[in-house]
Amino acid sequence: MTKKELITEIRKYRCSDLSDAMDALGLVDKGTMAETMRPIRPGIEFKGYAHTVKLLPRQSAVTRCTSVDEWRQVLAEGCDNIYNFVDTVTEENAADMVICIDMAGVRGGVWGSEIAMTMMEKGIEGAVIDGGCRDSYEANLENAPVFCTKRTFTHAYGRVERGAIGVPVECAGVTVKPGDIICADDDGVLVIPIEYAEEVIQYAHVQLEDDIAVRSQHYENLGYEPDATLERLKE
Ligand SMILES: O=C([O-])CC(=O)C(=O)O
Ligand SMILES: [Mg+2]
Repeated sequence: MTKKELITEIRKYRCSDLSDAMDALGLVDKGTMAETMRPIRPGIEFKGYAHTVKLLPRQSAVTRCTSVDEWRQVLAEGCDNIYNFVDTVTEENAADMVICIDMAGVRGGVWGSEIAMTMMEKGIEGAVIDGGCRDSYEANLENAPVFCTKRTFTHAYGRVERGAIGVPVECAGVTVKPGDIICADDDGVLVIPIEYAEEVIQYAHVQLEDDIAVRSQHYENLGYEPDATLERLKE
């Protein structure tokens, strides 16, 4: 399967089907991020390949600014340091990409309503942040595809500094390697190590097929109109 075929196939399944498939392979809870990793609103679903970013707790003291011009400059320098990963995402490589950020347990709204749109314009699938999202109200109005462990008004400045890009990271209890498959829906975030992906699909297919058969009967019994959740395997 090509990467495109693989991710197209994975997108048919709910995180629950994919998680059951991991169970079948003996990987119980191995890719399950902590329940503190939540979508910023209901209904966000995406799947894509991990582009990893590791941020570290800031080591140096922050500047006590004495003018707004100085603050502008200090903040710009801080952002250049922290947000160096932004330029590694381009319109050419952003398709099917999920940014996965490890903030080393530090508070700080690295994802705000501005960077969310910068990344949406580039074409990423979504962002999964073990750390903070801020400007949440606006990010929701923008339909930004974001999962995070913290909602906060604080900035990343003063709290974190750059670590590494494209290395294995610890994200909400799971080690994520660049290129692993990140699956996010209302239930949470599941990471499928790339080496298991094709096998996971075989088991997930059976789980979803059986579920659709049983739930279709319930829909009929209850007089419900069939909806898109019963069509996932037809897409
Ligand atoms: O400005 C920043 O660095 C973070 C932020 O608030 C945004 O992206 O909206
Ligand atoms: Mg902002």
